Amino acid sequence: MGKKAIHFGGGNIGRGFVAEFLHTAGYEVVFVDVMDSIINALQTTKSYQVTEVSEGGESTKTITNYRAINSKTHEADVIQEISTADVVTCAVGPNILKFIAPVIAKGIDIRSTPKPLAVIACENAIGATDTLRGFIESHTDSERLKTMGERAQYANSAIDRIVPAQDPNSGLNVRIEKFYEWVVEKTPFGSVGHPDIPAIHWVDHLEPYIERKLFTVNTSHATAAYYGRYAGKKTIAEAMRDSYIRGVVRDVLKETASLIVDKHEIEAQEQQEYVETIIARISNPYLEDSVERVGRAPLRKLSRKERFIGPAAQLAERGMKYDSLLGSVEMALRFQNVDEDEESFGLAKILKENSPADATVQLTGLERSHPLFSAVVKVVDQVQSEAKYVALLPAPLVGDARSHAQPRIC
Ligand SMILES: NC(=O)c1ccc[n+]([C@@H]2O[C@H](COP(=O)([O-])OP(=O)(O)OC[C@H]3O[C@@H](n4cnc5c(N)ncnc54)[C@H](O)[C@@H]3O)[C@@H](O)[C@H]2O)c1
Ligand SMILES: O=P(O)(O)OC[C@@H](O)[C@@H](O)[C@H](O)[C@H](O)CO
Repeated sequence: MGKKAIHFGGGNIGRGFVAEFLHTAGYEVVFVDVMDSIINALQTTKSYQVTEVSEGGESTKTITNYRAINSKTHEADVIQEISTADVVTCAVGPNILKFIAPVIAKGIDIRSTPKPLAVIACENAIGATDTLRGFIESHTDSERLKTMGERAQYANSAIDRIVPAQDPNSGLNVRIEKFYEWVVEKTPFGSVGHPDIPAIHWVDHLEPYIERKLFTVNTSHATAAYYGRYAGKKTIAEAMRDSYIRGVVRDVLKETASLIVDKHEIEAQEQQEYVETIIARISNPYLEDSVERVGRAPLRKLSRKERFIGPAAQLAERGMKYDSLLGSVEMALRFQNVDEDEESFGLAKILKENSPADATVQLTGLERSHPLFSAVVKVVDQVQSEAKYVALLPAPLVGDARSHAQPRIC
């Protein structure tokens, strides 16, 4: 029998990255999603195309050999597929891991194949597979947990490829950047050996890779998104063409680079080259990546281990500079009440209903005694005060006040 991978999340990165490389590695891919339109499209087509867009032109690959199951309506089928699969991957968003865990737990529990299932979560989050594993274990009988290692092995990963929101008329086809990086821990596979997926860079220690990626790619991307949206830019490339925003992004990256070089065994020169590559990637004019997609889910992005507070907290602990990161936090706090972004409404509510210190605790998870805490409280206070000031103005003046409340944008 051929190799089989079950992939949760037939969205942008699912179709445009994970499935592409599983397909190239010879796996049949079974997509699992809850969105009827995606499942129907995957069930009624035999192929879709992934097109890399860059200065050098376009290059297209055709993806075939897939099936799709809707886990909302066909959970039992998903369980059966997992019981006989080689690999389970997911790209659903870190907040969704708890929802896909129960079905994965059931599939793992009924496995009788000699080789354990390889579980690799492909999310932008530190330790996403560990998080998924925690949820899977909480849905597994305690007696069965003792032998879990015979049925499943779990490896964390860092995944990097910019896949913007796609044209709604493009069906399943995906337009993406050429660059990609997929780094996965190899130690959890022990003597069984890791799955044979040539696109993966297997490493012993993932932390330097995931921190370098999250605190360079995603910190700069989100900084451009939040500053860009505030300045009325539509896309990240447009924001990066603004010399002020590009300068801010560079300042932020100087701070995260100082952490990466100080903490991990990465040479300053190597990190600088990485930074230049990332700046070129996020400035790519061929990717129509909206500031709303990149800024999405601000509560997640402002949380303790994430792209702003994560590096700023570690810099503060080391007595190093983090002021530019605070500017990004300030702009992220202004990403409120954005259409179709539930978290942006949650952010507005938290800021409205809490004192600066309480809002800081709720949003960032920072301990009140942490060396970064009081600096973030000041930024929260600043954004809350602006909202109160604008709320007091008569309606015709509100737009005017907003246009003046942009101290960091030239
Ligand atoms: N787009 C990128 O550039 C990129 C790059 C690297 C990593 N990532 C990460 O990949 C993950 C997915 O991002 P995306 O951009 O592909 O998002 P997306 O919204 O395009 O895709 C997410 C998919 O998950 C599906 N889903 C939601 N709940 C589900 C459930 N309970 N079961 C099964 N499927 C479910 C959605 O229907 C959707 O199809 C995120 O963690 C993101 O940070 C994205
Ligand atoms: O997916 P998020 O919401 O964590 O972050 C938005 C983008 O920064 C992200 O999707 C990047 O495009 C991706 O991480 C590039 O590898």
